[in-house]
Amino acid sequence: MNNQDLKHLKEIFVVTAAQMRDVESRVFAAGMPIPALMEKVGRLICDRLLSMTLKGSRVGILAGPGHNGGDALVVGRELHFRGYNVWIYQPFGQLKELTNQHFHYAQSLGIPCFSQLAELPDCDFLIDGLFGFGLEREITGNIAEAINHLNLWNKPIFSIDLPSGIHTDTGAVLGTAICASHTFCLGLWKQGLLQEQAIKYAGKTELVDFDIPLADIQAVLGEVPTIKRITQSLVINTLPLPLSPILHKYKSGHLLLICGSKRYAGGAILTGLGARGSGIGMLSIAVPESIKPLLVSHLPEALIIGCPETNNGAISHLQLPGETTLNSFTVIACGPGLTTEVTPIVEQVMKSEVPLILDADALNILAQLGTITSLKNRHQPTILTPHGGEFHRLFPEIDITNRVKGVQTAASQTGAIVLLKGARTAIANEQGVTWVNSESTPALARGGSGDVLTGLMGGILGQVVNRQVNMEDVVATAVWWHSQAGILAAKERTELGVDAFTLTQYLNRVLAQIQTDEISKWVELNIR
Ligand SMILES: NC(=O)C1=CN([C@@H]2O[C@H](COP(=O)(O)OP(=O)(O)OC[C@H]3O[C@@H](n4cnc5c(N)ncnc54)[C@H](O)[C@@H]3O)[C@@H](O)[C@H]2O)[C@@H](O)CC1
Ligand SMILES: [K+]
Repeated sequence: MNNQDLKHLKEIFVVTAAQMRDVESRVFAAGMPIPALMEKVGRLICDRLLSMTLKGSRVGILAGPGHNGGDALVVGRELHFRGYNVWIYQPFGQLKELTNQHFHYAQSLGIPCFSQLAELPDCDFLIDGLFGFGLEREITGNIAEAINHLNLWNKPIFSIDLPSGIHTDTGAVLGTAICASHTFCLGLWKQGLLQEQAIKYAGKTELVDFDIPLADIQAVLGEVPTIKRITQSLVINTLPLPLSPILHKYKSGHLLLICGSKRYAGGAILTGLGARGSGIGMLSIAVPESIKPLLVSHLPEALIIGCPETNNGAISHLQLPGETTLNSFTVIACGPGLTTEVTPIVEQVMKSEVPLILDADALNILAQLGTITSLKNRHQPTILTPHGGEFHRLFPEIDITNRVKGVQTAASQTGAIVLLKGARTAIANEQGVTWVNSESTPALARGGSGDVLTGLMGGILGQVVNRQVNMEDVVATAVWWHSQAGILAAKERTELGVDAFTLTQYLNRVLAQIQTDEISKWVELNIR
């Protein structure tokens, strides 16, 4: 594996504090000296800082008692030698030996050190090395006060490994926490940084790779890790590209969307446009008869199936054309805009023998039915895509403070692939294999964005279902594609300019943006 591929692979792994300790112990046991690693890490961070456009030359180093503090002191020393005015705030009576050595050396160089925050001069930016993955209890007393005070300074704070105060695994705030503008996560992604509660503390996050051997990572996390961060390199082989040169439209999947009502016609349009963005070969959309003309005008390429409707304009029962049955389709996605009147339809699709995505109102109906564990009887995969509220209705007993654990429990109870939407969408399968999406944008927190995701996911699934792919990878691919479209749209139009319709117009642009070398890689891997 070349260096670039290895770097990509490392972006996928996610560790807890205990796992990181195990990985490090292996590296140290193999002979890497601890001081040498600290030096290396400190210099990597320093180089990264110098490559950024930093405003001002006055730097405050916040040094804690452990090796996180040691890392910060190395960074401070290096910035001092590069002409920055460095000041150190170090309020602890006792330091770990190595950290203590760096502290004394910094003092010997004449770098001013302070134990009281009030003495620390005004700085242009701060380096936070108070606590890393060794934080084990609530921060209290003068340290907590100092952190709260520093957060009010409104200066850029660069946190090393984690914002001090954030729990490495759960992302919870232990007492109080540094509000970083940027976090340099060291070596491997810490699980806490992928939890929603940490988002507002971590700022912009990036991984600083310090060359941990893959063998040591895999010895602790397994060859295929249980928790994966969704990255471009993880999803690239699941995208429906390249198309086979001898493709026939019926070989490219036939997706059935069951969605919409007189009241929520827009939901059906957006789901259809999301599916269109996936490039699906054949698209059928079952809607109430009265909104059929509307759907035809927006999606002329789709086969719109007008169904009999209730007095309120919801589908009363499915009326598929001719000999067609639910099992004639490659995939079914059901839910957006249906209203909660359509219980028999949800019961009917659950009996189908094809992969099934249940979203929105289909989930609410499933919650009302109280038969969620019956999903285990399905012979084909089921994908549930709730947001927080829908998840709570479906699984009232499952706590989602730790969202990773929450989806894992839900998936194991139902046998379904469960996708919990949010700023850090998490996906798990029955075996507990979990994906977390760490690149997204608040621009997607907008009505209709979920409908687009459902259509897109159905469309991808329809095209790749006959390939040797894991269903869960397809779900992760849809989430990645959807959020990248949101990011791209927000970049060009601001976060306020990403309405759900606009989002659908950016789906294809995400693919077009992927580098040419990636496309040639697909060709190599996917020629069928
Ligand atoms: N050995 C090395 O050179 C490397 C060090 N790294 C750095 O080392 C860090 C982990 O180092 P440590 O294990 O020393 O842990 P930390 O530096 O995160 O902090 C642990 C220290 O803080 C104390 N502490 C914990 N909770 C406290 C609380 N609430 N209030 C007051 N004191 C508290 C502990 O007693 C201990 O002394 C990583 O986060 C990273 O920054 C690695 O990432 C890279 C390799
Ligand atoms: K830190």
